Amino acid sequence: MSEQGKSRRSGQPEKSGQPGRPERRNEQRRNEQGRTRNRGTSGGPRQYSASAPSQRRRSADPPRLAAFETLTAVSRDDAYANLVLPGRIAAHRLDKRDAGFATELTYGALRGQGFYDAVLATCVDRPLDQLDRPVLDALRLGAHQLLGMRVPSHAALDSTVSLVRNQIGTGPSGLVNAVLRKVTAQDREAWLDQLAPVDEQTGAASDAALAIRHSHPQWIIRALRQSLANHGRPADGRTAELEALLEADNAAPVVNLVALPGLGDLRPVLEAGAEPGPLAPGSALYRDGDAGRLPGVKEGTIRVQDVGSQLTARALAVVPVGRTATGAQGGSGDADADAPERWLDLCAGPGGKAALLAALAREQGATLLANEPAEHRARLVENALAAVPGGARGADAGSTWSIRCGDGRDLGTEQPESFDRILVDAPCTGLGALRRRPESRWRRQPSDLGPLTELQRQLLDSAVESLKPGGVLGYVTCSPHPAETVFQVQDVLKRHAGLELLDTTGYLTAVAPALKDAGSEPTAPPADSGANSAGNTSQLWPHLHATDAMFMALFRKVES
Ligand SMILES: C[S@@+](CC[C@H](N)C(=O)[O-])C[C@H]1O[C@@H](n2cnc3c(N)ncnc32)[C@H](O)[C@@H]1O
Repeated sequence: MSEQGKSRRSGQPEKSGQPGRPERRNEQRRNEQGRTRNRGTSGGPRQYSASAPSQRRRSADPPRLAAFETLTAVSRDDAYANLVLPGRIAAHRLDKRDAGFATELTYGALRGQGFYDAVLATCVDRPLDQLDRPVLDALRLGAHQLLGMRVPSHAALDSTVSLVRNQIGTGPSGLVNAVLRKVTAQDREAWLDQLAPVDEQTGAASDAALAIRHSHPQWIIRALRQSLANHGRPADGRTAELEALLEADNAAPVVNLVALPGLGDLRPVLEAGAEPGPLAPGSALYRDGDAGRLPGVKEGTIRVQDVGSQLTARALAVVPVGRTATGAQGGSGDADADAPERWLDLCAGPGGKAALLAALAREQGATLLANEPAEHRARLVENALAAVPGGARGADAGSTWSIRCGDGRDLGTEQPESFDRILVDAPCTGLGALRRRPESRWRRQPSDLGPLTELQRQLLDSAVESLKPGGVLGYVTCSPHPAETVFQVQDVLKRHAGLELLDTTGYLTAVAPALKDAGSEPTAPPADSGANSAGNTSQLWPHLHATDAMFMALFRKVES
């Protein structure tokens, strides 16, 4: 945020830059508004008194109101912050700077909830779950401004109390004022030392302390630690690496863009301030605000998509299929050798990978069926694919793309041995995309794993049935959880003897040579580990690759 933005938001006087009278006129006006109490005669920085901050501003400040409305939608309606916030920013007509402030406030308060709740719990005279939800939401916003942003304390207090007074009522504003004053008693580091101490000798922290320090539920910390360990990350650096991963989950991700191959043009996007993406071909990084305004984004030929996702779709498209690849009989190597390849995206909604696959299929003379069971998500897939010519939702199988709205578990029996390439981008816990979905770490529960892994298993079985001999299957999750990744791979190989695990990292590096650079390789269980049959899988990480923690395993069906 600019200095100017800070001073406007904090109520600090803006420097007029004018000598003499105009400065005094401004001061006079501020005095009339009662805003310059306790200002020293020296002309130094203005100090607010500790009393009655709610008197100072009666209306809620629009960026903070947008953040508050988003947090209440998340806690009251189980909404997703990334879907609600843009609408609130538009409704309050926030300019770029205020939109940035609202975004940091919303996402930071949600991500940091574990730490902020631990602080608030020591400052409130009752369990936090006995507070009205909107009051707790406002306290979290106040705590984030005080402990996680460089908003001056008086401005954070004043504006949060005004917001509560304006949106909830005068009574709660008193409570919020009292609690946030207690929060200001210490800075962030002092709170962390009090609530989440580390061993002074070793620097090690318990899981409980890590959970507060890095604001993650403990079960997720344990799962991430196990995943790093399974991937043979150096034992002595494991805690440091775990902390680097937890920190990466808390950093705002840079917007990743992809130009649909053969359709999108990155040049105007680069001219508008984006940088070429270092990992994926045809990709860019955009750090400068609303990517929706960039050329090509509205038309859908330039799309916002995590680089890890881009790479999985591209890797699936380059694996050789058919008899030439395996010597297998049937499939695209036989009678229909000249027929266009048929590709299937079994779990396509909302359509990110499907759009890239459809563009690649169009270039390679193949066709894509995008499947999604939820009608509203099937409509999102249709919107995502609209930029790729030659397809339609109800088009026949010979069109570049078509959409099926149905359960992917039925396709194996409905269309056996029908597809040359299948992507199973399975429903998962999403533990690899915590930086993008700030509320999800608090919503997910360990009990979600059972039903999700069973669904993943059934979808994989269906995909294997639908795959032609010689065909290629890509299994992808945006989770590094062992139960959703390497254990699924081991299980599917046990259930389907005709399936062969391919060198996934080899295909990923074929489309992204920078992954070969030292320190940039995707991770995998080492050959001598208990998970060795998953040794040819690939895991990307936010702290190593600046991508979501995407997992990929590529298989070929060598026989039915
Ligand atoms: C991880 S998301 C896929 C993301 C998508 N591939 C993309 O890149 O935008 C998983 C999708 O699987 C869908 N799904 C859930 N149950 C399914 C089922 N039984 N068959 C097929 N898809 C299913 C969900 O609705 C969700 O849209």
